Amino acid sequence: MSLHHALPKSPLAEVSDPRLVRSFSYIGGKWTGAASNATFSVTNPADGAWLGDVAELTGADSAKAVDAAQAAFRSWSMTLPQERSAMLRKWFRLMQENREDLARIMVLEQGKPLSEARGEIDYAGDFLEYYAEEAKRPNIEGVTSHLEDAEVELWREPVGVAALITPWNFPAAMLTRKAGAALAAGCTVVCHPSKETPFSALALAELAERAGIPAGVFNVVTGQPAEIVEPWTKDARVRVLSFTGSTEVGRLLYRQSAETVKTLVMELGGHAPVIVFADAEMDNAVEETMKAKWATSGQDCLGANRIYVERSVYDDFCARFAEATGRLTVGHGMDDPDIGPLMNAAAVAKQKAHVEDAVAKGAKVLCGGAAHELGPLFWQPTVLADVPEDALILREETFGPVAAIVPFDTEEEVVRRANDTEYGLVAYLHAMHPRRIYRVTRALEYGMVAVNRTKVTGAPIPFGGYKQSGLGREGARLGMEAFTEVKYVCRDWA
Ligand SMILES: NC(=O)c1ccc[n+]([C@@H]2O[C@H](COP(=O)([O-])OP(=O)(O)OC[C@H]3O[C@@H](n4cnc5c(N)ncnc54)[C@H](O)[C@@H]3O)[C@@H](O)[C@H]2O)c1
Repeated sequence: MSLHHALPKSPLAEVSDPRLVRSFSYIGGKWTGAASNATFSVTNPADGAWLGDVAELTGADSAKAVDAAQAAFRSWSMTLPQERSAMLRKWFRLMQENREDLARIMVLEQGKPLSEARGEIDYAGDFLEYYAEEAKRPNIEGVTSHLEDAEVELWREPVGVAALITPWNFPAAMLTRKAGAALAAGCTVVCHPSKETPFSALALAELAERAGIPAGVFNVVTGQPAEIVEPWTKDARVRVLSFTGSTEVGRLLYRQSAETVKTLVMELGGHAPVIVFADAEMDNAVEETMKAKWATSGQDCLGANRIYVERSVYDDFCARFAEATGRLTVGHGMDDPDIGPLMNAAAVAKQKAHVEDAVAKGAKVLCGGAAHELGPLFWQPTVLADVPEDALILREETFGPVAAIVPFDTEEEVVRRANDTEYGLVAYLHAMHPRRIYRVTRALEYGMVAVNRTKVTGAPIPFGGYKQSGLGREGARLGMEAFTEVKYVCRDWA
């Protein structure tokens, strides 16, 4: 049953293909409600409008999803690589064909500007297209060695059922990045999308079904995260758990998974530094830092949280950055502004706390600095300068539209300050001198370093962090490793 027929008053009913709007979980190829009939409501963060009620499944239901994925595993893992590839490619094409509907569903539940949502659908589709190609590559690496008379081959085999847990800030791309790699490797999956943004994941399940992905191979379970995910962490049949979200929840899942010794992939928090040296090309540094700060309204694990600028160009950078920020438009995602609403009240409270704390400790507000009149989940794009080292915003992820700018004097000092965090996902560096770029890039304890640019992600590029930003890598061929076991086969021809 689609939400469209059941609840025609939702703004979601306006998408051109109402069958994409699903309110039930997808388990074993069936749209499934909770045994208790429980549901939870999803609302638009821009205006609080009710979007729909979605099935709230329990722990018992989530075990059924693993049953379905386990039952489908043998057959899926033995499917010819070309067939898996064709289904992933069809899923990708269906995403392209339904791009506008998928983007609009995302804007309504997540709040991001329409053009960013369209960009995310393209980015999400890229992973399916990329892994459709990877699925075709042989999983036997020929003779890798000899042991006496035997030839030794390396086989990569799918590990079994994988649990995929995704956040609300990129509700389509985080799912396809994981699912594309897992399905290409021959695993079956159980997915849990964030309660804030289940409709995007359910629309992808509808398209997976249309792409011919067999029942039980791709399952989506909606509901309370702790109730659904904890049983998966304890279930020995779940061989991989791939999580994107906060470091706090990542630590919890790490502990819960210890008993069943499963493979963990964790994409956790970030606290990205931007470092602008005086020799940087200033127009480019400002323009790229604008992108690094304001995309997804600042709710991005790659978002620039700390902007360190060499003192001789500090005033110039601050003036230009604040001026450009002052021109940003704020509004409802469907009106395609630069900045949309935040996801929830806790996110707004964090912006307020970080701004008040920094100001109390001596920071200057160059623009914004308060809630936005548009509604309870809007915050003005804010630029703080002269932010002192002990301010909360320099210590923890802000995850919203507040930028902190800090002057520095030496290369050694700025590298020390940039690395002085538990996180290590991405760092942005703006400089021209090649030796300096080399030295600083080497010294930065980050999984990704962007030099004189912002974009570091894409399907063929490994994504992931150092330290407590995570474990393992997603994207690229490397992103399939967690979903495969290595088996050495010694064949005696004698
Ligand atoms: N490194 C990356 O690739 C990346 C990408 C996007 C977001 N993030 C991080 O995600 C965070 C923001 O997302 P969020 O607020 O949705 O994070 P979150 O940790 O609260 O939630 C992420 C997912 O975990 C689930 N979850 C929440 N509590 C759980 C529990 N007790 N047991 C099991 N599952 C649980 C949620 O339902 C959601 O699906 C930020 O810290 C951000 O940096 C990281």
